Amino acid sequence: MKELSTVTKAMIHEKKDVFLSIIAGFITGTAGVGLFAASGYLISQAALEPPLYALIILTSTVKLLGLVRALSRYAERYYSHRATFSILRRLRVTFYEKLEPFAPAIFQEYQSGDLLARIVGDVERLQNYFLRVFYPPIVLIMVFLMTILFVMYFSVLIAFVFVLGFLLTTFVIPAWFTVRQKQIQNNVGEKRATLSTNATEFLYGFRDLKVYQQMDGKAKELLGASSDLIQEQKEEGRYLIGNQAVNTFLALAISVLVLGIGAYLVSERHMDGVFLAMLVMLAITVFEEAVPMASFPSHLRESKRAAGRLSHTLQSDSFNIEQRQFELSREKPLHIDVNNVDVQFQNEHRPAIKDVNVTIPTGSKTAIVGASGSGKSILMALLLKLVSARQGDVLLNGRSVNELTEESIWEAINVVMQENHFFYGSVQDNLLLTNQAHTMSSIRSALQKVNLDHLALDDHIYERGENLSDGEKQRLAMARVLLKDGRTWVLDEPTSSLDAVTEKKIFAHLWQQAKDDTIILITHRLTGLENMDQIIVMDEGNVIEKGTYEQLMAMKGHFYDMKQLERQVLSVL
Ligand SMILES: Nc1ncnc2c1ncn2[C@@H]1O[C@H](COP(=O)(O)OP(=O)(O)OP(=O)(O)O)[C@@H](O)[C@H]1O
Repeated sequence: MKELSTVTKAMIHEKKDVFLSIIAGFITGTAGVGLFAASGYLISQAALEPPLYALIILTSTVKLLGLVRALSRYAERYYSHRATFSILRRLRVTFYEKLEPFAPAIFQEYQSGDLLARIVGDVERLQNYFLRVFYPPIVLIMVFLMTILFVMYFSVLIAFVFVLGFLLTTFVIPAWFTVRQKQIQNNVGEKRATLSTNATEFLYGFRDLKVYQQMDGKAKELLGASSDLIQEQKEEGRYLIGNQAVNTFLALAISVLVLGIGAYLVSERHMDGVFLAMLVMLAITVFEEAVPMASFPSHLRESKRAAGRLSHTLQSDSFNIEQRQFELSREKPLHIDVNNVDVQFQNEHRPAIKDVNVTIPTGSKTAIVGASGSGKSILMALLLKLVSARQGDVLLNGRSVNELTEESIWEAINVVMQENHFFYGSVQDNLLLTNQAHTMSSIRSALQKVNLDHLALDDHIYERGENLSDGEKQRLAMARVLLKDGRTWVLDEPTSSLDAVTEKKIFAHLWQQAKDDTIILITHRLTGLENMDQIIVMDEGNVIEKGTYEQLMAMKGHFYDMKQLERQVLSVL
């Protein structure tokens, strides 16, 4: 049950409402049973023509019990739902606060649709823990105990039948159905995850699917996943209803048995016949209370699985919050060591990068080159803690990234990624994402440095920068990073869509602003690398060459071949 510890803790915070729900539930159950028992007794007594005052007392008791039952049912629903919503709110906040700092690394492990479905669905599913798993059995046991004690006063044998019926309807039958339901619930979980992944892909890829006229195929896949889920849910529902039907049937059978035994006891003069109808009504009502127990095991299992999945997301070693206690200073350019690092993505059979060893000294200028897919961006993502190493370690200023808070890393490093996000808003809003403390003139000067001086600061940028060309997006991203005050620069092909003249101008500003800073530049172009302190050449996830431009050219290895090839291509053009 340790997976349920978080939800149990959240429940303890709501102990007042939990307590009130149990008390109100007990009063409802007892009043309901009492109401029907009193009705049975009233009918029998009425046949014996008792004094009028006795009938008035009995009918008043029945009415009073009906009223108490209605009021306490309302109170039970009110307190139990208030407790549930407060528990869910607490869970959402707790879960979000724990998860939020690790969001990029988590996306390495889970597809976003799957993760979203997990968080939303699993937290929702936990509402059943309190409403259907925790307090109803407590109420049920209390009501049954009360009823059995009451029945014992009239007949121990009938009380024994009640105990037997209680054990069967509450434990034995639900347990039998649980075993059969287990596989179906696994299937439902799988189908739900498939559907949410398909739905996310469909939504994100909507435009491309339209352009490539693949909508119909994808829509069919999505509908297929949806009907698979519906099918499994139907099957799950069938088992649940089956269990409830068996429980209801058993409750009726027990009532008939009580009637039979009662009739025998009355005929043998061991019991007064006036109580017979009351005992039968008692049996019918109290076993009605046990019908919802049919869904208890499946709700318990589902709650455990949901809580387990939620805590699993947080417990992965790479998200170990305890270790992250150190802050990285952004005053000083970083010294970076990558030691024997392997990165392998989930469900991939080969590592994306393997046994990588790289040292990037403070204030040095490093270029990372290599064919597409050779692992350059993964290396950069490692430094930024956007992916985590399966093996080996990355040290920033001598401290493992695992011990550093993500915020301090992201603050210390000025990053331009291959694809940069722009938000709906003005040019100024998008530039000030990095640091709000810039003057208008420094923002304009950043725009000038990247040849975007034709943009006004209040010009509109559409969602995801849709009204900008690829080159403009790259230049805006460069302007944004030029406004950051980190002393380490990680630039992943920041000028790949730009013409050579603009590229040269931007780099001239960059080298001037960052002359003492650590710079890592990922690039496909091999021109302008002569002044780099080191060039790292990657191929198929390995670092295959390292050195200055002269050293690599003298080596006549992979870099030399790439350079020759580039020269040939340029001469043809
Ligand atoms: N999220 C991911 N899941 C699985 N594999 C991935 C993921 N991201 C990258 N890879 C794999 O890792 C390898 C290296 O990718 P990376 O993006 O580092 O290449 P790159 O050298 O930057 O390429 P490019 O120059 O085209 O940007 C590739 O084989 C890629 O398929």
